[in-house]
Amino acid sequence: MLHFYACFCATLPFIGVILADYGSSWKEQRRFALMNLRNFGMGKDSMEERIHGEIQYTVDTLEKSIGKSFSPQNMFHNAASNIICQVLFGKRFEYQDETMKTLVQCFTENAKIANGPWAMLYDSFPLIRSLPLPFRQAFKNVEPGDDRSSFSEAQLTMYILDLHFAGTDTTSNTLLTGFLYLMNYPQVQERCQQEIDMVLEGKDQASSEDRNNMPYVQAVIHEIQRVANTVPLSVFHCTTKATELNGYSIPKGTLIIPNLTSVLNEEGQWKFPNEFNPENFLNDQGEFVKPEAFMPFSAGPRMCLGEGLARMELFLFTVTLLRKFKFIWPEDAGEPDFTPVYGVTLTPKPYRMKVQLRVSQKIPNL
Ligand code: HEM
Repeated sequence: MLHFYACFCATLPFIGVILADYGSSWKEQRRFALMNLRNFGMGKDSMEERIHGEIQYTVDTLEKSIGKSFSPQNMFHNAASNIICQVLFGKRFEYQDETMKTLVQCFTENAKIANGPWAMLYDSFPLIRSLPLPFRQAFKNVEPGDDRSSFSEAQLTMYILDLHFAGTDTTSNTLLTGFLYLMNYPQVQERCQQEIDMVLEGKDQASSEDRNNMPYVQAVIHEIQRVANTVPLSVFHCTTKATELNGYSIPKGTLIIPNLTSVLNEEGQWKFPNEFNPENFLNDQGEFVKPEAFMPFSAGPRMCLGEGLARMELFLFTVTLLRKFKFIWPEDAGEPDFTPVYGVTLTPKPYRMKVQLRVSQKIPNL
């Protein structure tokens, strides 16, 4: 079966990193990205400072919304986009910047088109592929230039788009899912806040190292990632040689679709596979444990290149915002709907939130 994804690859051979074929060009580009992301601060204190800088804009947005019911969608997309922009371009963009608005809209649009019903029709009926139907928009959103060598202007452009997309839609949708659950499980929210208050007492701000002293918060963030299931079918790959698996022969070049949804909900791997329950990541002593089946970033040589950055963002955003605000499901919002909108990334259905300043916080300068 030739899938829409594969057609994406066929249109953009060797371009970027996410959809690049496994081979020397991908290896070269992955090494290049990791080296540069490290040089520009991924995994270092300077990255924490950039993340905290961006969180301050989120805090300002929330402070202006105190007591009102508002939609947090753009707020989290913009924040995640700006963090990766600071690595890629050395600057952040105002949330009203037109280029940024267009880019983020293209990302969210493509994340839905690429696994949506039009992509399935594209896969099933080759005759319709050249027709001006909605799937054409996805190709238009990522049109490359002409130069296609491993290090070229077109490659660099696509690379930046890949990192920007991969670093925006994933983290923001995880945060959106997280706050949807935290509002609807107030006892979980409060227990996080107690732990945060205790561990950060007298400190200006959280740092990644505080994770080690916050087993409950760690468990909650991991449980959020498990239920958010942000990249349900990971990224499609091909077998590079003929392979045997559980008695099945898989020829070289077969399209492989990893099913992360299955592993994140697998009966027998989780204490509570079908409910939101941080106990999935706590042992009897209340210590944080990470089961093997936790793989929202996938596994193997192609696993997420931004895991370290994503984990830092999820921790610092969750802790800083929960320390300062109480998140409330608005009275007139009706029953929460946890069913996600399907795409390459899962997105919670649009929802509204309310915030209150917390009174019990002991934060010197925030
Ligand atoms: C919660 C946030 C995130 C999740 C759940 C996530 C998940 C994933 C998954 C499942 C893959 C596919 C791995 C595979 O093909 O086996 C992937 C690939 C990738 N991710 Fe992430 N990701 C996140 C954040 C980020 C961030 C912040 C960046 C930015 C630096 C990033 C950059 C990438 C890149 C470049 C790839 C392609 C790697 C390759 O093919 O070699 N991701 N991610």
